[in-house]
Amino acid sequence: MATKIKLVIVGIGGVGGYFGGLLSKKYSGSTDVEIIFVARGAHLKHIKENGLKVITGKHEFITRPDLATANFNEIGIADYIIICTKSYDLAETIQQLKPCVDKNTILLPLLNGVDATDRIKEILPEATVLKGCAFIVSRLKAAGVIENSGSIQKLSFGLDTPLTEKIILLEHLCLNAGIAANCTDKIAKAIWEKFIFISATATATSYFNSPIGKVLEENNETIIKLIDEVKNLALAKEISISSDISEKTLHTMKSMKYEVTSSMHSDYLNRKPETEVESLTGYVVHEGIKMGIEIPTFALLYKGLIKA
Ligand SMILES: NC(=O)C1=CN([C@@H]2O[C@H](COP(=O)(O)OP(=O)(O)OC[C@H]3O[C@@H](n4cnc5c(N)ncnc54)[C@H](OP(=O)(O)O)[C@@H]3O)[C@@H](O)[C@H]2O)C=CC1
Ligand SMILES: CC(C)(CO)C(=O)C(=O)O
Repeated sequence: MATKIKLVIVGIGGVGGYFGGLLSKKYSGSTDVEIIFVARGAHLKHIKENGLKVITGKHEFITRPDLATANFNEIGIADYIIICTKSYDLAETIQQLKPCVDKNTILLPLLNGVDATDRIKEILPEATVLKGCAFIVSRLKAAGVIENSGSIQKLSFGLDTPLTEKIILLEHLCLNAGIAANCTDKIAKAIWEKFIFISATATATSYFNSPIGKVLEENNETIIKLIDEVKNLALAKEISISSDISEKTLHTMKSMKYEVTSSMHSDYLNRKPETEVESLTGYVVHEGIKMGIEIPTFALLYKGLIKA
């Protein structure tokens, strides 16, 4: 590893802005870790001119990374790249990242869904690509401003094989920056348990065009069916999930503030040209059909969502 660790965060939105913001606050300007943000448009201009503001409840801070850029050729070979784009931007972003990756680079996708790692490996077969997921409710509020509104801000990442020292070092870097990070050699469980929660939540909030509290009030049965269907898919794939995952997932949903919604629903509300419906809803439908799992509720809501 080069003497100065190069840590790149790509996609400085709700997730990348919060975790990247903490990493930048801790390490930018230091002698041991260089922090690089990859952003674009008015958001990048604002970060370059004024820094990135991160708001959590009554607290806020402004941080300036060592480099903020839209130009991947300016970065050089990175030690770590944390990818925080939406799934529909992933393929193009990974192509752009090629000049920053060699066989020693570790990539950590924090996208919701269970297929990002395989999609990255198809484009970069030589790189070490971890699996990861974020537990946070955070949004890009305005150019240069990230606001996280939930009570949980944590990360899980790792592999399903033994971890190297360099992977464990990433956990230390996060922990030292005040990020509640957990690195494990049994990551499939965490990824799939998050997926059971988010695929049901994103699908239902988007389909019913309602925040989580209202969906639970008015469409509780649909939520229970969605959770069961994606849970059965996980079991068919022989993922070792908790035996009480349905109850745990419902409990997590009920513990969220009434007005919270999924970032996929936010994309529908903001009339974004694309959403994560393929990775969060379509994935369950297509894999369910492939594996002979009954997924009638996902299939019905997916049909409605792709027409929307
Ligand atoms: N927000 C949340 O609370 C949570 C989100 N997630 C998941 O995390 C992932 C990220 O979500 P979120 O942070 O909400 O997304 P955002 O849309 O807030 O942020 C993504 C950012 O990435 C930028 N981006 C995309 N491609 C590139 C590129 N090639 N170069 C530079 N910038 C790029 C986008 O820019 P532009 O706007 O210009 O397109 C945008 O600013 C998603 O998979 C989501 O489902 C997981 C847990 C919680
Ligand atoms: C937890 C939740 C619903 C918070 O925003 C999320 O993961 C998402 O929006 O994708």
